[in-house]
Amino acid sequence: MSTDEITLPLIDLSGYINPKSPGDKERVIAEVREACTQYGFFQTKGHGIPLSVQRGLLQSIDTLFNMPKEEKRKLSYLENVSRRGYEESGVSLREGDALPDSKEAYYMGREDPVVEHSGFYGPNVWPPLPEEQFRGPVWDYYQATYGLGQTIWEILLQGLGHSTSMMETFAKKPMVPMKMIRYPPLSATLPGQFGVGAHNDFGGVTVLLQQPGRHGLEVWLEGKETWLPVQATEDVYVINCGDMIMNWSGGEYKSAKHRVINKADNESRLSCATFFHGDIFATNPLNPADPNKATVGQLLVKRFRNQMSFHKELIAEVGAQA
Ligand SMILES: O=C(O)CCC(=O)C(=O)O
Ligand SMILES: [Fe+2]
Repeated sequence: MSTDEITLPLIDLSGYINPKSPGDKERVIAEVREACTQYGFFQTKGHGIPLSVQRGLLQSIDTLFNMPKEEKRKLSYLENVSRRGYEESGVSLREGDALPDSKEAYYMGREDPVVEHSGFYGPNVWPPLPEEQFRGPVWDYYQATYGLGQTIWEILLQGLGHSTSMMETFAKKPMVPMKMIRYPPLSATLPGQFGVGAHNDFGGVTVLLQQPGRHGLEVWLEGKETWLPVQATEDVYVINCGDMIMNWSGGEYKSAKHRVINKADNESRLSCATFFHGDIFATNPLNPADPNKATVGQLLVKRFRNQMSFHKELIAEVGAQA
């Protein structure tokens, strides 16, 4: 079979969210388990996020990135203790990549009024745009994907025979960063430069919205040694598992490598990824008997310490190894 005939599974979540008959929930749990075991990725409809909320978010991302460059730079995430705000094109560079990502991004997360745990929690950076053009639609969207991320976690837990009550301790005050992204057209990228270079997501569940029709995401198929292009279809989300889920599930759920190349000559591409990781002090909910008691916070610091320059106090607080 060539990759032309392979597509990611498309799972209708409405059977789980609004079950109509007795077997509906179990069927969805089994489908998600199968997709995550085989690919670590699936696409979904019937997810319950209104189209108007998705469109509102895409419109806000467009408005944000169309602000003048100097205005965007004033919102730099590098100046913010919680690493919220704007990242310009050409900043993200993974080890081994020849060139930095062409994407520009904007980071936000939970809205906690006070900076706590040396910046893990804190307020967002909001651009100077009218409430109805940015903060309103973005916050509505954030809450909707926060809810969807939580639902997927519940499904993944049940897929391994656990109860959803695990979520009470796992997601008391979960880390749920969200990244809004704009990829420049191909004509504005350097030869060999990726929108986002090949990577595995760090942690929990990723809920990804792609601008309809603006393809570009590719997933690495381990067995086939090839990249699978993923369609960007309106109202269809992409869900994937990060490395933390793969390790915590003993490899049952996969974390697949992926990258983005915007092949459109003259059109930029928008997307938005919400990463539902879990409470910073939570340990493995997918295998409560796991002797490894590393917490979400410790794993995060370990993975990002070179990129994020965490404060010493934070490293001490989560008890991560120096
Ligand atoms: O923009 C996309 O389609 C994917 C983005 C992504 O993989 C990420 O932000 O981790
Ligand atoms: Fe990713």
